Amino acid sequence: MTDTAGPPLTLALYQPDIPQNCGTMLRLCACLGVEAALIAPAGFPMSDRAFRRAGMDYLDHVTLARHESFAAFAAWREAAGRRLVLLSTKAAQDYRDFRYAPGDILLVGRESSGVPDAVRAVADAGVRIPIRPPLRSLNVAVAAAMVLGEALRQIRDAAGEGGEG
Ligand SMILES: C[S@@+](CC[C@H](N)C(=O)[O-])C[C@H]1O[C@@H](n2cnc3c(N)ncnc32)[C@H](O)[C@@H]1O
Repeated sequence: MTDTAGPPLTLALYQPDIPQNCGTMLRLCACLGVEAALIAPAGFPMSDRAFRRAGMDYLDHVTLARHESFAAFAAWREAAGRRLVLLSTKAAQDYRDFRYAPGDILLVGRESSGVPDAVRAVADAGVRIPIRPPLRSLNVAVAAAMVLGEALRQIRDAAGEGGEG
């Protein structure tokens, strides 16, 4: 369930390192009606069983796809014809200036090293949340929440679903 028309957004996690961040983002997806994609390898076991053992009680409420490699993920998204929007501290475009659309896939990098250049090269767009120098980056789950919030707001406004009530 989302409050936007059209296919849902997807939040894709590139080789996540830290299980707590992954859990936070899966919970975010569950609550916002956004699909999740996990791109292996991760720094922790990604099975349903492992998530449940770690107390991830939102698992039943999130649509979750696991991809064994970035190549597998790239093939899946190409077949689906969906745009890939990379969240990156190195992107030129301010995340508030990008026009998001239903079905977009928002990709976050791994906590330790972001994404390699080969992944950056196949993204359709890159967006950056401006932060104060000399600080380097936000927590990945915080960055995901900010950009998802903006994307959902834009899509809702474009569908004319805003207003009071
Ligand atoms: C902790 S950061 C990675 C830092 C890593 N050293 C790097 O150079 O990319 C993890 C992920 O969070 C997201 N992120 C963090 N801060 C961001 C920002 N200011 N703008 C856009 N994405 C951000 C990106 O997807 C990034 O790959």
